[in-house]
Amino acid sequence: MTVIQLALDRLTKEQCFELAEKTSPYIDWIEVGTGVIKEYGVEILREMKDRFPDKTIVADMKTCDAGKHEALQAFENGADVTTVMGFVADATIQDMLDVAKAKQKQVMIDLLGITDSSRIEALRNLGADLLNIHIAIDLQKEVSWSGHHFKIVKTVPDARLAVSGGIKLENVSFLMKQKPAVLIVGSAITGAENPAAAAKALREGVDAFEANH
Ligand SMILES: O=C(CO)[C@H](O)[C@H](O)COP(=O)(O)O
Repeated sequence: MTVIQLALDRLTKEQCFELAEKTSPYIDWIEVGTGVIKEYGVEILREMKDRFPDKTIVADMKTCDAGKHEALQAFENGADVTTVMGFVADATIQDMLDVAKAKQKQVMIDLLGITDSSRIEALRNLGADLLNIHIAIDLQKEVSWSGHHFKIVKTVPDARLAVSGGIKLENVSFLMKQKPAVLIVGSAITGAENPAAAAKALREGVDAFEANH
Protein backbone atom coordinates (compact mmCIF):
# COMPACT_ATOMS: atom_id res chain seq x y z
CA MET A 1 0.00 0.00 0.00
CA THR A 2 1.30 3.43 -0.95
CA VAL A 3 1.30 6.08 1.77
CA ILE A 4 0.81 9.77 1.05
CA GLN A 5 3.36 12.06 2.67
CA LEU A 6 2.32 15.70 2.99
CA ALA A 7 5.42 17.90 2.48
CA LEU A 8 5.31 21.17 4.41
CA ASP A 9 7.78 23.55 2.76
CA ARG A 10 8.19 27.32 2.62
CA LEU A 11 5.41 27.86 5.15
CA THR A 12 5.05 29.50 8.54
CA LYS A 13 4.62 27.28 11.58
CA GLU A 14 0.97 28.30 11.80
CA GLN A 15 0.40 27.37 8.16
CA CYS A 16 2.08 23.99 8.70
CA PHE A 17 -0.24 23.07 11.54
CA GLU A 18 -3.30 24.41 9.78
CA LEU A 19 -2.53 22.46 6.59
CA ALA A 20 -1.75 19.26 8.50
CA GLU A 21 -5.03 19.65 10.39
CA LYS A 22 -7.13 20.23 7.27
CA THR A 23 -5.60 17.39 5.27
CA SER A 24 -5.14 14.91 8.10
CA PRO A 25 -7.97 12.53 7.06
CA TYR A 26 -6.37 12.02 3.63
CA ILE A 27 -2.65 11.76 4.36
CA ASP A 28 -0.50 9.22 6.23
CA TRP A 29 2.89 10.82 6.82
CA ILE A 30 3.69 14.46 7.61
CA GLU A 31 7.01 15.88 6.45
CA VAL A 32 8.39 18.95 8.17
CA GLY A 33 10.39 20.52 5.33
CA THR A 34 14.06 21.43 5.49
CA GLY A 35 13.42 25.17 5.41
CA VAL A 36 10.75 24.92 8.09
CA ILE A 37 13.15 23.05 10.40
CA LYS A 38 15.82 25.70 9.69
CA GLU A 39 13.37 28.46 10.56
CA TYR A 40 11.80 26.99 13.69
CA GLY A 41 14.31 24.42 14.93
CA VAL A 42 13.84 20.72 15.56
CA GLU A 43 11.35 21.50 18.34
CA ILE A 44 8.68 21.80 15.66
CA LEU A 45 9.06 18.04 15.10
CA ARG A 46 8.05 17.36 18.70
CA GLU A 47 5.12 19.74 18.43
CA MET A 48 3.99 18.03 15.24
CA LYS A 49 4.27 14.55 16.82
CA ASP A 50 2.36 15.70 19.91
CA ARG A 51 -0.39 17.18 17.76
CA PHE A 52 -0.54 14.20 15.35
CA PRO A 53 0.59 11.15 17.37
CA ASP A 54 -0.91 8.70 14.87
CA LYS A 55 0.96 10.11 11.88
CA THR A 56 4.49 9.18 10.85
CA ILE A 57 6.52 12.38 11.21
CA VAL A 58 9.29 12.87 8.66
CA ALA A 59 12.10 15.32 9.40
CA ASP A 60 13.47 16.43 6.03
CA MET A 61 16.89 17.12 7.55
CA LYS A 62 18.68 16.48 4.22
CA THR A 63 21.76 15.62 6.29
CA CYS A 64 25.14 15.96 4.56
CA ASP A 65 27.54 15.38 7.47
CA ALA A 66 27.48 14.70 11.23
CA GLY A 67 25.03 11.86 10.57
CA LYS A 68 24.81 10.47 14.08
CA HIS A 69 24.23 13.89 15.63
CA GLU A 70 21.55 14.92 13.14
CA ALA A 71 19.75 11.57 13.27
CA LEU A 72 19.61 11.84 17.06
CA GLN A 73 18.41 15.44 16.78
CA ALA A 74 15.52 14.34 14.58
CA PHE A 75 14.57 11.14 16.41
CA GLU A 76 14.91 12.52 19.94
CA ASN A 77 12.63 15.38 18.96
CA GLY A 78 9.76 13.26 17.76
CA ALA A 79 10.58 12.32 14.17
CA ASP A 80 9.90 8.76 13.00
CA VAL A 81 11.85 9.18 9.77
CA THR A 82 14.79 11.43 8.91
CA THR A 83 16.42 12.15 5.55
CA VAL A 84 20.02 12.08 4.34
CA MET A 85 21.47 12.90 0.94
CA GLY A 86 22.54 9.78 -0.94
CA PHE A 87 25.73 11.35 -2.34
CA VAL A 88 27.36 11.95 1.06
CA ALA A 89 30.05 9.84 2.73
CA ASP A 90 29.13 6.24 3.47
CA ALA A 91 30.15 6.85 7.09
CA THR A 92 27.46 9.52 7.47
CA ILE A 93 24.76 7.26 6.05
CA GLN A 94 25.95 4.25 8.05
CA ASP A 95 25.88 6.24 11.30
CA MET A 96 22.33 7.36 10.60
CA LEU A 97 21.17 3.85 9.73
CA ASP A 98 22.75 2.57 12.95
CA VAL A 99 20.98 5.21 15.06
CA ALA A 100 17.69 4.48 13.31
CA LYS A 101 18.05 0.74 13.91
CA ALA A 102 18.82 1.25 17.60
CA LYS A 103 15.80 3.51 17.98
CA GLN A 104 13.49 1.55 15.65
CA LYS A 105 13.13 4.53 13.34
CA GLN A 106 13.74 4.98 9.61
CA VAL A 107 16.12 6.81 7.32
CA MET A 108 14.97 7.98 3.89
CA ILE A 109 17.80 8.41 1.39
CA ASP A 110 17.32 11.41 -0.91
CA LEU A 111 18.67 10.51 -4.36
CA LEU A 112 18.94 14.12 -5.63
CA GLY A 113 21.96 14.41 -7.88
CA ILE A 114 22.55 10.64 -8.16
CA THR A 115 22.57 9.33 -11.73
CA ASP A 116 24.62 6.18 -11.32
CA SER A 117 22.98 2.88 -10.35
CA SER A 118 26.23 1.67 -8.77
CA ARG A 119 25.73 4.30 -6.05
CA ILE A 120 22.22 2.97 -5.44
CA GLU A 121 23.61 -0.54 -5.07
CA ALA A 122 26.24 0.76 -2.64
CA LEU A 123 23.49 2.43 -0.60
CA ARG A 124 21.56 -0.85 -0.47
CA ASN A 125 24.70 -2.66 0.66
CA LEU A 126 24.99 -0.18 3.53
CA GLY A 127 21.50 -1.25 4.58
CA ALA A 128 19.48 1.62 3.15
CA ASP A 129 16.02 0.47 2.11
CA LEU A 130 13.89 3.60 1.65
CA LEU A 131 15.09 5.52 -1.41
CA ASN A 132 13.54 8.80 -2.53
CA ILE A 133 13.61 9.51 -6.26
CA HIS A 134 13.38 13.28 -6.21
CA ILE A 135 12.99 16.04 -8.80
CA ALA A 136 14.41 19.18 -7.19
CA ILE A 137 12.13 22.19 -6.88
CA ASP A 138 14.65 24.24 -8.86
CA LEU A 139 14.43 21.78 -11.77
CA GLN A 140 10.69 21.22 -11.84
CA LYS A 141 10.14 23.83 -14.59
CA GLU A 142 12.39 21.93 -16.99
CA VAL A 143 12.04 18.28 -15.87
CA SER A 144 8.91 16.18 -15.63
CA TRP A 145 8.35 12.60 -14.49
CA SER A 146 9.20 9.79 -16.90
CA GLY A 147 10.39 6.19 -16.89
CA HIS A 148 13.94 7.55 -17.12
CA HIS A 149 13.83 8.51 -13.41
CA PHE A 150 13.32 4.89 -12.37
CA LYS A 151 16.17 3.36 -14.38
CA ILE A 152 18.73 3.84 -11.61
CA VAL A 153 16.74 1.74 -9.14
CA LYS A 154 16.11 -1.19 -11.50
CA THR A 155 18.91 -3.24 -9.93
CA VAL A 156 17.47 -2.89 -6.41
CA PRO A 157 13.91 -4.24 -6.88
CA ASP A 158 13.54 -5.03 -3.18
CA ALA A 159 14.08 -1.40 -2.05
CA ARG A 160 11.11 0.67 -0.93
CA LEU A 161 10.75 3.73 -3.14
CA ALA A 162 9.54 7.20 -2.30
CA VAL A 163 8.89 9.71 -5.08
CA SER A 164 8.88 13.47 -4.71
CA GLY A 165 8.96 16.67 -6.69
CA GLY A 166 6.08 18.35 -8.47
CA ILE A 167 3.67 15.48 -7.91
CA LYS A 168 0.07 16.32 -8.71
CA LEU A 169 -3.14 14.48 -9.52
CA GLU A 170 -2.25 14.32 -13.22
CA ASN A 171 0.91 12.25 -12.67
CA VAL A 172 -0.36 10.03 -9.84
CA SER A 173 -1.38 7.25 -12.20
CA PHE A 174 2.04 7.14 -13.92
CA LEU A 175 3.86 7.21 -10.59
CA MET A 176 1.64 4.56 -9.00
CA LYS A 177 2.65 2.19 -11.81
CA GLN A 178 6.19 2.37 -10.39
CA LYS A 179 4.81 0.91 -7.12
CA PRO A 180 6.13 3.56 -4.71
CA ALA A 181 5.90 2.93 -0.98
CA VAL A 182 5.62 6.68 -0.38
CA LEU A 183 4.14 9.41 -2.59
CA ILE A 184 5.43 12.78 -1.36
CA VAL A 185 3.23 15.74 -2.24
CA GLY A 186 3.85 19.36 -1.28
CA SER A 187 2.74 22.30 -3.42
CA ALA A 188 -0.12 20.46 -5.14
CA ILE A 189 -1.79 20.36 -1.72
CA THR A 190 -0.26 23.26 0.22
CA GLY A 191 -0.62 25.71 -2.68
CA ALA A 192 -4.15 24.64 -3.62
CA GLU A 193 -7.07 26.97 -3.10
CA ASN A 194 -8.70 24.17 -1.09
CA PRO A 195 -5.91 21.99 0.40
CA ALA A 196 -8.33 19.50 1.96
CA ALA A 197 -10.07 18.96 -1.39
CA ALA A 198 -6.70 18.58 -3.13
CA ALA A 199 -5.52 16.03 -0.56
CA LYS A 200 -8.83 14.17 -0.81
CA ALA A 201 -8.56 14.00 -4.60
CA LEU A 202 -5.01 12.61 -4.34
CA ARG A 203 -6.11 10.05 -1.76
CA GLU A 204 -8.95 8.98 -4.01
CA GLY A 205 -6.55 8.78 -6.97
CA VAL A 206 -4.18 6.52 -5.03
CA ASP A 207 -6.99 4.38 -3.61
CA ALA A 208 -8.66 4.00 -7.02
CA PHE A 209 -5.37 2.94 -8.62
CA GLU A 210 -4.78 0.36 -5.88
CA ALA A 211 -8.31 -0.98 -6.16
CA ASN A 212 -7.91 -1.52 -9.92
CA HIS A 213 -4.38 -2.98 -10.06
O1 LIG B 1 11.94 17.89 -0.47
C1 LIG B 1 11.36 18.76 -1.06
C2 LIG B 1 12.10 19.85 -1.66
O2 LIG B 1 13.48 19.63 -1.60
C3 LIG B 1 9.87 18.73 -1.15
O3 LIG B 1 9.36 18.25 0.04
C4 LIG B 1 9.39 17.88 -2.30
O4 LIG B 1 9.91 18.41 -3.50
C5 LIG B 1 7.87 17.84 -2.39
O5 LIG B 1 7.36 19.11 -2.62
P1 LIG B 1 6.63 19.54 -4.00
O6 LIG B 1 5.49 18.58 -4.21
O7 LIG B 1 6.17 20.94 -3.74
O8 LIG B 1 7.67 19.44 -5.08
